[in-house]
Amino acid sequence: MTNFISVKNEFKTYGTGTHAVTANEDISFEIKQGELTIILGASGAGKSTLLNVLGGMDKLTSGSVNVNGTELADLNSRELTTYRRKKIGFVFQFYNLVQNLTTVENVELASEIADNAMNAAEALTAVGLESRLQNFPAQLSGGEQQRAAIARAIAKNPDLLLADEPTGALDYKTGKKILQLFQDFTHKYHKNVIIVTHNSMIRPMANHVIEIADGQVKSDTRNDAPTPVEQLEW
Ligand SMILES: Nc1ncnc2c1ncn2[C@@H]1O[C@H](COP(=O)(O)OP(=O)(O)OP(=O)(O)O)[C@@H](O)[C@H]1O
Repeated sequence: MTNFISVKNEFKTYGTGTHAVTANEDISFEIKQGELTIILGASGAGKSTLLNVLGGMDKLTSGSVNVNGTELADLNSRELTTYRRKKIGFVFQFYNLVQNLTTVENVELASEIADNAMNAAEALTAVGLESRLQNFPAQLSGGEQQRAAIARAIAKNPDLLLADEPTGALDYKTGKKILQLFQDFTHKYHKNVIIVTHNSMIRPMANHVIEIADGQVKSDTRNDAPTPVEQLEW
C-alpha cells in the first residue's frame, strides 16, 4: 500500500532562547492509505502539537511532513489555511459547536468551505442524528454533540480526519460508540483517521499505533487485525 502520510525528522519548537520548548523532537513515521492510527502518549508528550502540525493549524519548525502529496513545510500561512479548510476534518474533546446555530447549520458551515462536501443532513444521518437536525447544541447530550461534531468533520469529505481526545468528555459507553463511528468511517470510506489519546486500552482498535514520549516516537506498531470496538473492554 502507498504511504498517505510521511513525516521525516519533524521538529516543533515553541518560543525562543531560554524559553524555548521543543514539543516535537525529530519525529519520523509513515501512515498508509486507509489506516486508522492512534497517537498515544502521556500528557505533555507532544501529541496535540503533532496533530496540529498534520492538520495545518501549526507550522512545523523543521523537517518534512507530507500529507497525500502536499508538503506542509513548503506552504505559507495562506496556503496552510486552504489546506486545513479543504482537506482536513477536525474533532475536538469539547465538540466546539457554534451554540446559536442548529445541528444542521453547524454542519452546513463546515461543508460550505469544502470542495466535495457531503449533504449536511446525510452526514448527520450517518452518525445517527437524523432526528436532531433542528436542535441547538445545548439541547443535545454530550455524546450527541460529539456525533454532530463528527458529522461536521466528515461532511467536508476530508482526506484526513483528526481527532484530539474525542471521548475525553464522555462516559464509557458513549465514548465507545463514538470510537465505533471512527472505525466505521475508516472502513466504509477507506479514509484516514488519526486519534490522539492517552488511553492505551483502545490501541487494539487501530491499524497503527504510534507512541510518543517526551516529544519523540517511542514505538511504532502495526496491527493487521484490529479489534472491532464493540469487542473492546477497558
Ligand atoms: N502554543 C504553545 N506555546 C508554548 N508551548 C506549547 C504550546 N503548545 C504546546 N506547548 C508545550 O509543548 C509540550 C507538548 O504539548 P502538547 O499539547 O503537544 O502535549 P500533549 O501530549 O498533547 O499533552 P495533553 O495530552 O496534555 O494535551 C508541552 O510542554 C506544552 O507545554
